[in-house]
Amino acid sequence: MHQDISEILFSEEHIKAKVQELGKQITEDFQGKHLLLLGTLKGAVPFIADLARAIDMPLELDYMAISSYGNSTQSSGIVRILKDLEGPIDNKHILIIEDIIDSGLTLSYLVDVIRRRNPLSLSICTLLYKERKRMKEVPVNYIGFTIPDKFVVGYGLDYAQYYRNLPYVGILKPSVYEGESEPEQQHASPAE
Ligand SMILES: O=P(O)(O)OC[C@H]1O[C@H](OP(=O)(O)OP(=O)(O)O)[C@H](O)[C@@H]1O
Ligand code: HPA
Ligand SMILES: [Mg+2]
Repeated sequence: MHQDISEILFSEEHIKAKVQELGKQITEDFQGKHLLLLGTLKGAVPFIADLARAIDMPLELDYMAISSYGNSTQSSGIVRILKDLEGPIDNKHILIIEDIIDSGLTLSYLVDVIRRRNPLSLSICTLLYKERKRMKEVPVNYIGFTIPDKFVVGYGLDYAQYYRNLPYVGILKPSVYEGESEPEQQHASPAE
């Protein structure tokens, strides 16, 4: 285990089994429909790559790069779209693939943007759903795991862009980020 991790919440094998389960359910639910998986860069990359291969039907993949955390463990409150979808979606069923729902700000912003484009339907799938009071509530269709209100990294999730390549999801030791300045204001790298 990486020295900056205090506890592994979900091992590689555990995640793999959950992804297979979600893929099977999504395959059943969207059979015969024109499905587009909308992945949120960067955090959802490992999840969408594995999930797409666990869905046994034709589908499209596209991505939006959305950022609000910067180098912080707290949302800046400002959600920015850094890359948009390639084309119209009014003839498609959209399934948003998120790595985590925390404050709810990213997802509620994204849902507003996508709804205005009139997809045939809009559903949401997240690997992790943090138990906390949310700033914005959005109904979620597929949840991998519910997690405690701790800052987690791995399997795509970062702190200051690091740890995304850990194969498991773990709790980051608070000592790594204690003393961080306000969101978007600092540029510290975590301990190696
Ligand atoms: O519910 P929220 O409090 O809005 O948090 C969830 C969002 O925050 C993270 O994105 P981040 O801004 O860190 O961008 P990244 O995916 O590039 O790391 C994460 O990947 C989710 O998209
Ligand atoms: O707990 C978290 N870890 C990493 N990125 C995040 N973005 C929102 N919450 C988190
Ligand atoms: Mg992030």
